Amino acid sequence: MTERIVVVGAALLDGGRLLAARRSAPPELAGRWELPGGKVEPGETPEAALVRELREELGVEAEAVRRVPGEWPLRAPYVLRVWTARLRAGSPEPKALQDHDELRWLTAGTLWSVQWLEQDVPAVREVARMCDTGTGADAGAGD
Ligand SMILES: Nc1nc2c([nH]c(=O)n2[C@H]2C[C@H](O)[C@@H](COP(=O)(O)OP(=O)(O)OP(=O)(O)O)O2)c(=O)[nH]1
Repeated sequence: MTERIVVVGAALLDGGRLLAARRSAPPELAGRWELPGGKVEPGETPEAALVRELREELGVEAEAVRRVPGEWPLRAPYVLRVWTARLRAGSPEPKALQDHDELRWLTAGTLWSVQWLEQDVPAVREVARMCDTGTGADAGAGD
């Protein structure tokens, strides 16, 4: 039986822009862009993992907003699941503290200007689709 380990990716949205992060390691992934995040630890919810990973990697206080439908295979046994997320009031701005060497806020017009990891492309496409239909993270105002 193969056990799947979930990697949570954060589609961090702010003012209609999506944060992309360029990996600095390992060598086979370095230079390619991804959604920040990481492995969900045993006993941890994906939403809690997202908050923890964004704190470690970017130094921000964030919250998961909504699951992006779908699940994308990574190198076994990992699978990628994505949540939209937003910065909490008063959070510091994201900084590339760990695992990344550059961050970029992308708009609808620049979404495909970075070289996403191939396995992230369908996930990013789904995020874009959700945002287009107004069901992305920015739709959560007032809760
Ligand atoms: N965070 C993240 N990882 C991704 C994405 N796409 C993708 O293939 N991966 C891969 C890269 C890694 O092999 C794995 C996640 O590892 P990671 O290094 O980000 O996670 P982590 O912080 O928990 O890792 P670790 O150092 O504790 O082992 O999933 C993505 O969009 N976001």
